[in-house]
Amino acid sequence: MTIPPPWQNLRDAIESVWPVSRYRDVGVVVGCSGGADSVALLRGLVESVRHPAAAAPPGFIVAAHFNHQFRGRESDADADFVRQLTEQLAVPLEIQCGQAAEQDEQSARNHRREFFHAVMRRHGARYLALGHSRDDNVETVLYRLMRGTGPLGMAGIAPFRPFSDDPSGSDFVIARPMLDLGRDQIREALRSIDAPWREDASNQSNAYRRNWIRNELVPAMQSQFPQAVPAIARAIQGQRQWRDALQPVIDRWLAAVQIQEKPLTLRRLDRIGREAETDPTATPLGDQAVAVEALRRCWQRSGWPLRDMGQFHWTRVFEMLAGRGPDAWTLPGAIEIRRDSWAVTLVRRDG
Ligand SMILES: Nc1ncnc2c1ncn2[C@@H]1O[C@H](COP(=O)(O)OP(=O)(O)OP(=O)(O)O)[C@@H](O)[C@H]1O
Repeated sequence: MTIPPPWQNLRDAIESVWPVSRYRDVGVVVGCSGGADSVALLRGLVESVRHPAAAAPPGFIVAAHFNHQFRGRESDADADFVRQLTEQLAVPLEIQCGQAAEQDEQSARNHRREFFHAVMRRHGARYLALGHSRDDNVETVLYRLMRGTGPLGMAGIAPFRPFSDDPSGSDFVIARPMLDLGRDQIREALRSIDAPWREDASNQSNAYRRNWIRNELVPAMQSQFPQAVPAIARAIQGQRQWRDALQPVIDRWLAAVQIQEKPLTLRRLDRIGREAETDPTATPLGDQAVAVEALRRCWQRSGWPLRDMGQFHWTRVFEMLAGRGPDAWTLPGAIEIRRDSWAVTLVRRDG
């Protein structure tokens, strides 16, 4: 049987990012909403592991659907659709229902995440696969840009990253192998194999700012720049390469500067030996761009709000670290920063 080219291209694109050999022995939970992206992902992965050449033991792909019950009967119909799909594909399915009252997007996402985590543990799966597309990545970066972000935020969604909320610290990984595929391309691939999906009507609403980006901003950009999405996606990819190059530099900066995590205590840069200035291979401790990215990582680890931290605040923290400016200051999110003769300490006032 010949495979239609759009579907084959999708399979090849997934395979090139995430070869089946990397996941066939460790187990994958696929988050399937019933939407085109995750339906294509589930179908693609199932076909790949069942390909005779893959020689995979059956049944270690598990689908997981969270029924948020945001949209009453429509939500139940999504769940039914996913149930039928997984029966047809002979893939085990786990479903959990959320609270209809809970309309806040962030807490819904958190609950979904907890559910995924529980399913991964139950089945002993290493990976959680999600169907984010190139368009999702571009929308995410536009969103971050408008809310305020740094160079690392502009690197977009990571194709692979640890499931960092995992309290046991085991090596669960989130995989997003469709980040190079456009939303239209994914739909076309599904159409080419006559595979249905569910259209989420709430994606049409502009109530959420993310939907406004998707439904208004991006089309407006495309009306003047038809290639805007792939162009931005290329910039994101370039930024990701810079980000990857920067990670070890940030690690070394933290190793040299951070004394302890709680309370966050950082050595004063002007008190650290001067070898960094004379050794060209040493980590540039006094480089503001590196320092700010390292500080952002500290903020993330501490669970402090990054949102209201502007360039002005980062520069001031950097100045204080370098032994200049005031001895004490309060940053957004009630983070208090104090400098003594050797170090700078940061504490959140309420905790
Ligand atoms: N309710 C859900 N149950 C299970 N997985 C989900 C659910 N919602 C989202 N996901 C997973 O997270 C990915 C990204 O979610 P998002 O809400 O951004 O999806 P989307 O762009 O609407 O994609 P899709 O077309 O797959 O619904 C989905 O592709 C899917 O893998």
